[in-house]
Amino acid sequence: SKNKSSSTMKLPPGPRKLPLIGHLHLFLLRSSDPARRILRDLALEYGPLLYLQLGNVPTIVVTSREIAKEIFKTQDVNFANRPSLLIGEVMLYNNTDLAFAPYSDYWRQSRKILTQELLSMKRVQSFQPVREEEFLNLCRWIASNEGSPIDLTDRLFMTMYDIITRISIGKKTGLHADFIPVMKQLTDASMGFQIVDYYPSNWFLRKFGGIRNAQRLHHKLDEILEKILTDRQANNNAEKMHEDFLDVLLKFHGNAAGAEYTSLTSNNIKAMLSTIFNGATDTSSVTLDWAMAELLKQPKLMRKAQDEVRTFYDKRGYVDESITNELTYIKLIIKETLRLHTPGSLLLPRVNKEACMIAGYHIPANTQLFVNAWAMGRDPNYWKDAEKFIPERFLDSSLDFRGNNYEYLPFGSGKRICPGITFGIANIEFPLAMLLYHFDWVLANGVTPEEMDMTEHNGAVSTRAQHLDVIPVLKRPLPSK
Ligand code: HEM
Repeated sequence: SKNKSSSTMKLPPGPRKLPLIGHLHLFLLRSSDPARRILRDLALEYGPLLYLQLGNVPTIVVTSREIAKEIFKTQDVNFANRPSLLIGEVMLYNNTDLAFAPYSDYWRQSRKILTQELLSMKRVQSFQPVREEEFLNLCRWIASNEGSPIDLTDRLFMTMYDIITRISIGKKTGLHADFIPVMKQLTDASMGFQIVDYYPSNWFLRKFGGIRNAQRLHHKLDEILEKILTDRQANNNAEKMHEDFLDVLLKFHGNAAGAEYTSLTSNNIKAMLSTIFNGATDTSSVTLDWAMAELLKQPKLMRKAQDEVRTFYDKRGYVDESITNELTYIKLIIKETLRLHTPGSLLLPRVNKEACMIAGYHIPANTQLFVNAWAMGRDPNYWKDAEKFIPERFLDSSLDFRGNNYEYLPFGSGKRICPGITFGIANIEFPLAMLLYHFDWVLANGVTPEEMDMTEHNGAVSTRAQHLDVIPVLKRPLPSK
C-alpha cells in the first residue's frame, strides 16, 4: 500500500530520552507529583499523543478525546491486552485476576461470570441490606460522636472495606480482620508505577526490586483466601440470608455450572475475589470522600444537596436505597466528582498486539498505552471553568460515564471498560444521601471552607492529602431498627 514510506513510520513526539532509563528520569525528578500530572504537563508540551520509553517499555500516552476515540473505536481489540506486571504475575495468581489478565479466552469467560453473575443490576440490588446495615452502623457511630471532631475519611474507607468484604466473603468473621489489611496492601501495590515493571527481563531488579515482597504478600493472601474457601466448602449447607460472591463463584468450581462456562479452579476463584476487592474499595471510598470534601468547601452546594435529600426522604424519615434513582442533584455531584477527581486517573494500562497507525503515527507492537482520563476531565478545551467543582454543568448535558464520551472516561471504555459501574455507583450514591440526610457538617479546628486544603495525595488513586476532620450535628434521627 501507499503508506510504507519512512515518514509514515514516524513515532509520536516526546521529550529527549536518556540511555538505559529512557524517560524514567522525568518521573524521578518530580517524585512528589503523581504520574497523571507529570504526563499531563508533558502532553501540554509535546501534544496529545506522546511517546515515552519507560526503561525498556515503549509507551504512548493519550490526552485528547479524538485520539482516545480513534483507539477505542478502531483499535479496541488490538489494545485489549494488559501488560504483564510483577504484581499481577506474582500476587494475582499469574495474571488470572480479571483486571490483569491478558486478552484471552480465560479473560472472556471470567468477565462474563463477573458481569452476568456478580455485578448485574439484580445482584447489586440484592446487596442493598448490607449497604444499609453497614452505613447505618457508621451513622450510629457518627451520632454518638455528635459535637466532637471525627476523621470521616478513615471511617468511610473502613466502612467501604467492610461492605465489600461482606459482599465478597460473607458475614463478618475473624477472617475479615486478616483479609482487609492484606488486601489493602495489594490495592496499593497494584496501582503504582513500579520500576521493576520497566525492565521486565532484568533478573537483578526482579530479584531485589520487589519480587520477594510481592511473594511474601502473595503467600499471606493465599493462605487467608484458601482458608476462606475451604471453610465455605465445609459448611456449604449452612443457612444463609444472602448469597455472597464466594457462593456464586463456587457454582463454577470444577464446572458445576455446565458447558456454558469453563470451570474455575480454586486459584481462579481466589484471583476473582482479589479483583473485586481491588477494583471496588478505594475507587468507591475515594469518590465519596472527594464528594463530601467538595460540598464542605462550597456550603451552598451542600445545602442544595441536603435540601434535595431531606425533601425527598422526610416523609419516610430514613434513606431508602430503592428510590435513590430519583436524587437528581446527588447524581450530578457524583458525576462531577468523577470528572474532577477521576479515581483511576490513567485507567489501567493496555498493550497492543500488532503495530498500527494512530493519528498518523506509527505505533509498534507491544506498546504500553495510558489514557490520561484525569487530564481530559479537566482540560479547558472540553470544560468551562474546568478546575471548578460545578455539578450543574451536567444538568442539561447528555454526557455520561459509560465510555462513549471520550473526554469523560472515569470508568474507561471499550472491551476493558470497568464492569463495576452499577455496583460502584450504588456504593457511593446511597451512602452520600445518608450522610447528607441525617447530619449537618462543620469543619473541625475552626477551618473555614475557603481555607480547606484540597491538595491531592501523590498516589495512583487520587485521594485527598488531608483527611476530612469534621464535626457532625445530628439533624434527622436515625431509624431504630
Ligand atoms: C467509582 C468506582 C469505580 C471506578 C472509578 C472504576 C474505574 C475503573 C477503571 C478506570 C478501569 C480501567 C478501564 C479500562 O482499562 O478501560 C476499571 C477496570 C475494572 N474495574 Fe472498576 N471502577 C470502579 C468500581 C469498580 C467496582 C465496584 C468493581 C467490582 C466489583 C470494579 C471492577 C473492575 C474490574 C474487574 C476492572 C478490569 C476490567 C478488565 O480488565 O476487563 N470496579 N475500573
